[in-house]
Amino acid sequence: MTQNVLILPGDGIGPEIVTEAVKVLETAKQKFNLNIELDNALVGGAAYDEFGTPLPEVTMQKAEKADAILLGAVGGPKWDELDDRELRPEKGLLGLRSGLELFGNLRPAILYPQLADASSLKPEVVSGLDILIVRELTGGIYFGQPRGIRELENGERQGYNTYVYSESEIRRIAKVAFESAQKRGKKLCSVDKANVLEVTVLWREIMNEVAKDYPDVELSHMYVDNAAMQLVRAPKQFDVMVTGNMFGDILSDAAAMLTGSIGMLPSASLDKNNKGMYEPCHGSAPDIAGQGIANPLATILSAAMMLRYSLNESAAADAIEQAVSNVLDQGLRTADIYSDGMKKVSTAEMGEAVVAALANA
Ligand SMILES: NC(=O)c1ccc[n+]([C@@H]2O[C@H](COP(=O)([O-])OP(=O)(O)OC[C@H]3O[C@@H](n4cnc5c(N)ncnc54)[C@H](O)[C@@H]3O)[C@@H](O)[C@H]2O)c1
Ligand SMILES: CC(C)[C@H](C(=O)O)[C@@H](O)C(=O)O
Ligand SMILES: [Mg+2]
Repeated sequence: MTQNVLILPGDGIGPEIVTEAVKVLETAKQKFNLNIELDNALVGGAAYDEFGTPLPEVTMQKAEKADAILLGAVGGPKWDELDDRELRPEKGLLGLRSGLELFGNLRPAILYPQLADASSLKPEVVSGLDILIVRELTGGIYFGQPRGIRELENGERQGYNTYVYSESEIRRIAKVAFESAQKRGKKLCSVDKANVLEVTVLWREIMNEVAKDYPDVELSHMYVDNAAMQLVRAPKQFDVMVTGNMFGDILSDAAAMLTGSIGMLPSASLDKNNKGMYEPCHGSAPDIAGQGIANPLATILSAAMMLRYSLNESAAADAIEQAVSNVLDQGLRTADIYSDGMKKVSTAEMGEAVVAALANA
């Protein structure tokens, strides 16, 4: 049966990095005889410019029908001044996540040994690093109601958001995290702010309750401020971390730098049936867009995750990850992961090198 993959390039460096990931997917398709069909649609600022909305109906319909989605990135200064916040590019991304109920966000931070020099930390602190951040993606303060900016009686304005999680929302992300930990090092650290926020007191309570169903997984709890510090001090103490939407957003960008660059961190956003959207953790990088220097590897690795989690093509996924390792062995580096003695390459050169390594594997 043909599996349909929707490609959403988005904005900024999005189209540049997605072009390379699509080349890699097309190569995998031929090499592994995959029965996949690729389609395209607009999201984010590109969709706003064309349709006046960051998530047009036609994109949502295609996304609903697709077996998996590969997205570049959305947003940029061009749209930051839009008065109606609902029309901003980021709303297109959030609309896809919540509309498709992609609550389980997996963000693996793995240090390729070849990039030990590029990591922000000393080699002995990061060598062998392999962490999985499980981020709740469709709830928490990102989606809680009420929200907005209101006028107070004294005439000044007040901005407000609401941080809420229901028991069922916590339970379902807990299950994703415990099951992930079972398949890995069997250690799960739940990150919260239960010393201050009631919503995370409940989070901690439910984590403890769900833990009873996974006696082989060792559960610990950590406050988010300490977790940020520990990620930078001694990241290898972690195996799987689970946390809410906003803390996960922040901690995953911090974890990215341990792997050498935000351009190395892929992600999967899954619903309860493992249908998913795959995207690099980074944004549209307006500061380097159009220069052909962005690192496409996080997007290429996201395509590998897509083959593994949603399309059941793990041999092709393994081969893409091996091809990425091979190009790093060859000394090829985009500017963000460059170090002395390596060969600096463009976005397209990096993509083509992965294609060649995959084709010759
Ligand atoms: N998933 C997404 O679509 C997503 C994620 C984060 C931010 N954004 C949006 O992107 C825009 C820019 O946000 P930002 O600047 O805070 O974050 P960003 O991740 O776009 O960029 C942060 C820094 O990392 C660098 N960088 C990011 N990706 C890179 C890559 N592949 N290769 C090399 N360097 C890379 C950028 O050049 C920049 O210096 C905003 O509109 C934001 O809302 C979108
Ligand atoms: C662009 C933005 C809405 C998004 C988020 O905050 O989730 C991004 O930072 C991410 O990490 O995917
Ligand atoms: Mg982010």
